[in-house]
Amino acid sequence: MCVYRAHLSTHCLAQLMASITSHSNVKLISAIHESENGYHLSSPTAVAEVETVAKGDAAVKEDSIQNRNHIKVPLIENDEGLFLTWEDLWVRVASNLNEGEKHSSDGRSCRSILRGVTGYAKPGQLLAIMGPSGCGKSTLLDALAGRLSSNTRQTGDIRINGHKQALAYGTSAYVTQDDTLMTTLTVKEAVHYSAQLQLPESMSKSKKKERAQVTIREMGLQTAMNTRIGGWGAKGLSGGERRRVSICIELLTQPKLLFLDEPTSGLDSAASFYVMSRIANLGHKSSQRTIVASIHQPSSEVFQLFDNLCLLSSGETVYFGPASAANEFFAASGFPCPTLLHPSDHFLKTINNDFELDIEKGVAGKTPTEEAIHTLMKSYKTFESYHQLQRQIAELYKKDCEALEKRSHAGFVTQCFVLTRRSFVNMYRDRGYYWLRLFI
Ligand SMILES: Nc1ncnc2c1ncn2[C@@H]1O[C@H](COP(=O)(O)OP(=O)(O)OP(=O)(O)O)[C@@H](O)[C@H]1O
Repeated sequence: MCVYRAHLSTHCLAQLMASITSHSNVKLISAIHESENGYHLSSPTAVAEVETVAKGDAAVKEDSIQNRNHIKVPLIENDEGLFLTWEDLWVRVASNLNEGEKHSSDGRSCRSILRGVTGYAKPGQLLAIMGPSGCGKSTLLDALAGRLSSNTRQTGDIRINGHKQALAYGTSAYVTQDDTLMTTLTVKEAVHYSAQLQLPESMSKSKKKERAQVTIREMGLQTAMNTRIGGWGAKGLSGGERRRVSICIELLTQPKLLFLDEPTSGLDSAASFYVMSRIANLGHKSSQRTIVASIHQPSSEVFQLFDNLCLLSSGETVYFGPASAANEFFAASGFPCPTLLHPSDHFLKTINNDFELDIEKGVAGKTPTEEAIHTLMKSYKTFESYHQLQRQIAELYKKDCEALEKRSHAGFVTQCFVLTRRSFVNMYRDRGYYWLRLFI
């Protein structure tokens, strides 16, 4: 199976679609273009991806990149996926009085973690949320996933497919920063037990097993299937493999929307790239998943996997738009990336005000970070990506889709049975736990 990605004009796109209908073994998996009036115009900027399952289909792509004419194709091509938008999102937390705090309407002091952020995530795309530590990346993910803690207050508009609706069970998954896996189980067992718990009662055992195996393969874990996860005192999987098992378990329900909080934390650059490319693949494949991931410091290879980038500083948006245009934005705002410095490092260095004094000392005579952030935010309002964002949100609000269908999971009796069995396996294998208890 191959995936081709090409920049096409709209006419070429139409030709490509026509060619595809005559090839049963070729499938268009995405065709994306953002233009002024919501339609593809005659510019070579549409991006099409086709997936082929046999050889000799490159001709389809080659044939279709010839002419550049004019045709109308709706901006929102994929009705299957999940479009997530958020507008003027604020998250406040009650706290003791400190610098920058305000009193809320009920008289208690509060601190703003997110300050009016706006953005969107589309099917088949990977949105990366970046920013210095403590800027609100995890809070944004939590707010979007509806998992904010009880001491926070959220205002703003979050919409799914243009509607204000809660994320139904099975439509989204959240991979947390820490892996919470049973160290005594093998990869296969961990995924299989989770499949039995998460998938509906109506699904047959063999189908659940098949789903588990497909998901294991999807995350590239087939060679480690029979390896114990391992942990303290017993070496098992590598850090990257453990991350992939956590993601694999969350993918069992085939969610349309996937949130990942720091999927590469604690991994070296090679492992980070491997994990991120697997994640990016999940979106770009025919499944057309919407993926939102917060990430600390991506390598240049990882950065290239991002479709869109949301850059936060102290809870405010510094930049939201195509990851490929961020460098141009910084240069246009007066902060060009120095040669030999990776753009993502440059972005984070420019907007990190945690070490304001050091930065002022180190880069004497240059703009202080606070001022740089202010300049970037002001400049962003005049940048094309900002207008594109507004247009996208307006377009997505008009989207008329049915409410999300809630999926079911295993019934109470099945859950009890699976959990008891899993516990026995765990206790039996955990020598300290089992034998020590027996002795006591
Ligand atoms: N429930 C909460 N109660 C109090 N403060 C909170 C709460 N949630 C987040 N914060 C504060 O909000 C700020 C942003 O936190 P958040 O975890 O979103 O940052 P982050 O960008 O994900 O950081 P990191 O990259 O280090 O994980 C932090 O200063 C944190 O202490």
